[in-house]
Amino acid sequence: MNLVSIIAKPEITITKNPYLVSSPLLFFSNKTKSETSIPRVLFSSMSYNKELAAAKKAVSLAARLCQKMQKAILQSDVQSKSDKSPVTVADYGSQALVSYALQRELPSEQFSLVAEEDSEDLLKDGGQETLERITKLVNDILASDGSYSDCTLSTEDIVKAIDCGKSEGGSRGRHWVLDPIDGTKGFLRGNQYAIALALLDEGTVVLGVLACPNLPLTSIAGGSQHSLPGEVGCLFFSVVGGGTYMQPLDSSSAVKVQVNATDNPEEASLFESYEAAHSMHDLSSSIVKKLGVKAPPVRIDSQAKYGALSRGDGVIYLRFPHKGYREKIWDHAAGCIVVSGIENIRFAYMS
Ligand SMILES: Nc1ncnc2c1ncn2[C@@H]1O[C@H](COP(=O)(O)O)[C@@H](OP(=O)(O)O)[C@H]1O
Ligand SMILES: [Mg+2]
Ligand SMILES: [Mg+2]
Ligand SMILES: [Mg+2]
Repeated sequence: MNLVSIIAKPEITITKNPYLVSSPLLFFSNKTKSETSIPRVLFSSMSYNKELAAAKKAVSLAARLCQKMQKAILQSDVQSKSDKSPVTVADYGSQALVSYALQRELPSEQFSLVAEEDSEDLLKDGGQETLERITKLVNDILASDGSYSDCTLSTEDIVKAIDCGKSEGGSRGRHWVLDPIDGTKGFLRGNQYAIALALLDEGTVVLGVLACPNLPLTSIAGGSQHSLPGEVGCLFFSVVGGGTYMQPLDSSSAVKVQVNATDNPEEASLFESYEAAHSMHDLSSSIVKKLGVKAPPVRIDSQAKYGALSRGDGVIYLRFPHKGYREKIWDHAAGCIVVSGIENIRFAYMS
């Protein structure tokens, strides 16, 4: 068996509601009996050069904001959403920055963004102070970068930029898909998180950029997330048909990545969410048992798992949501193409 990586639900279909609708898939790096080829013939990577440059700039600015905030987060910067999940000033700031930067970088294109956050809670009584803090944070990042120095954003501009993310998407035309901080719980713990941005074209993910500010540049195989200062911060990107690359967040020298080529299931280490409630599933346990995996799992938050999988730090990523939970496209779109975009990778449906 030439097992390389397994991912549950990476096939993104955008519907009126931004949920994933697909059956689980297996990824194999080498030919297997049940392989199917990737339907990437319709799109050329050359068509997305300026979108890729804009996406990389937008997520890099957002990563800078998140790095600054992770060190200085206050209790008052964290709120609870209606589903009890956390949201912070950094989630809002990151979404505002990505939305604003994409529109500035691609002024002639029609802009549609499907993103996780909205301004509803910021506009309620008591939200003004938080909104002002986000506005200052975004302006500080833009000023220190020297980008778009022609304007300082107002609180209204920030609300507008965040709420551009209310697009319903759809299978026609182009839509950006953004998770401004994926793994907010990891972000708050000081652990892994990602800024995840993808582009859908006619319902297909054609481009993905994944900034992982705390991911070491070297392998985390064996579960080690520790590294010396200066060695963390990865930017993964992939354009359909063009392979997957990784570069340090603070440099532009990219290297092509390749998945782990092990064919020994005993060594096939598994990525798991740090949050046990997101990952522990009877089906995962029985697959791992049947494969005879002996390698210890690597437990990290967020789509950093897809980045680490794409460069071979581990071999398997299973994600079977518990009953009643519906996956959202922003939790997988960018990570999905970072793995599926790798050249010579093969797909196989799990039976
Ligand atoms: N019960 C659940 N099952 C699966 N995913 C869940 C979940 N509850 C929340 N999530 C999603 O899991 C994401 C984090 O992924 P991971 O578990 O890989 O770190 C969260 O993204 P946000 O942090 O952007 O809200 C959230 O959308
Ligand atoms: Mg969230
Ligand atoms: Mg998320
Ligand atoms: Mg998020």
